[in-house]
Amino acid sequence: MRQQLDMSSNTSMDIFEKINGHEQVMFCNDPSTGLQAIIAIHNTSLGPALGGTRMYPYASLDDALQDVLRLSEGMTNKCAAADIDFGGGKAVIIGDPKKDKSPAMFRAYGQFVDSLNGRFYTGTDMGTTMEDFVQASKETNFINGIPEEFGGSGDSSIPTAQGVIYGLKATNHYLFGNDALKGRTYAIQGLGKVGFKIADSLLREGANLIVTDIYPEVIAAIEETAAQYNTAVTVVESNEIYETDADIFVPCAMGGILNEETIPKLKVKAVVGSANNQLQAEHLAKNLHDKEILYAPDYIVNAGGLIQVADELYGPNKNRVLLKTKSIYQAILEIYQQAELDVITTLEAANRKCQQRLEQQRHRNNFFTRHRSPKWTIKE
Ligand SMILES: NC(=O)C1=CN([C@@H]2O[C@H](COP(=O)(O)OP(=O)(O)OC[C@H]3O[C@@H](n4cnc5c(N)ncnc54)[C@H](O)[C@@H]3O)[C@@H](O)[C@H]2O)C=CC1
Ligand SMILES: O=C(O)CCC(=O)C(=O)O
Repeated sequence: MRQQLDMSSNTSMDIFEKINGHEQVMFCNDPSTGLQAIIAIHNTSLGPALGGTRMYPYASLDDALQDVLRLSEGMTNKCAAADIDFGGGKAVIIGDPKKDKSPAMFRAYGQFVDSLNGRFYTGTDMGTTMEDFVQASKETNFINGIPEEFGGSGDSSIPTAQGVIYGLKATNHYLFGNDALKGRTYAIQGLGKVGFKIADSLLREGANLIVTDIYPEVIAAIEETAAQYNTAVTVVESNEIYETDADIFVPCAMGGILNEETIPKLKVKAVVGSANNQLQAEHLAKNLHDKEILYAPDYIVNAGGLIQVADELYGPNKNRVLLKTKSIYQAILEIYQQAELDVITTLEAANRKCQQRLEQQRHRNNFFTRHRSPKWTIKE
């Protein structure tokens, strides 16, 4: 008879409580390169797990674990809502992307990804770049979003930013009766791979921008870009971005930025951004709703990158990616309309949409075992 696991120690109890709802969590440790990473596979009902890898200087292991668990769960919803046959997964590398990275670290990481044998596909996220994954792809095929010259589909932050622009147009349509980006004011938090591209598109369209980032060099770069369009941006400190007099808040950095402290400060009419897990907790969608702030569910509006990397695994096709990314406009509008009709939050409307798809296929995906037979034939 199987021995019962001793759960008397708090640590083991905690860990299984924490990862409850996830299929698998893998801790990766490579002291020779300093790699400490966590890969979380939330749900593979729809297909192998797919999701980027974030590098961030987490204050504690708990913070890193919490982030990766929420991010991977978000990917399950994102795939389900976008009708993509992949599951939810994500990874985090603990460290400062400006100081702690090395090619060797990403090669070591690639080996860990490879050991999952296709259960998890990954590429860039916050703090990681295509170059990092060129290194990782020397060790594994389960990498996406590397440059086209190496056979990848290229920078996934391009379709992510395009998708957010479609989301912004849909939001303007719903709120103001037309799509025009011009003349409205957008407060952008984070000018990285996605945020900078959104800012550039908005400036090109004649929008007004209030921006913040923690790195002075990206602030200088956006000021230079604005000057090229004969305009200027307003720069504010990190914590001032919540109280600006903008029409729409566009979070493009960390998650959890919509919380009990920040929501009361918001003066905007809508929140539409690329950041994953913008709400610190799901119930906060109601706080936004009560303040009549329209919230574009993050996993709907930021699905452009996922659309591109998932497409790559079927053989990349830029037109197909563009068409599907465009459909974010309609998806967002329908969610706003459904929420209004049913008097629920926009997050509830989005969650219902993915639950319906997941419930149709509530079993573990057999993608990995389909073509294999056991090595040993054991007679009963
Ligand atoms: N790269 C992609 O295609 C996708 C990204 N996302 C999400 O979008 C967000 C941004 O991703 P990337 O642009 O790839 O990351 P990135 O690392 O390229 O850029 C993030 C930027 O945010 C800034 N930042 C960090 N903390 C900040 C703070 N407190 N205040 C102001 N700025 C701050 C950083 O300095 C950096 O410039 C993340 O939440 C990511 O998970 C979602 C879908 C796809
Ligand atoms: O954008 C990517 O490269 C993959 C998808 C992803 O990780 C995300 O949507 O957060």
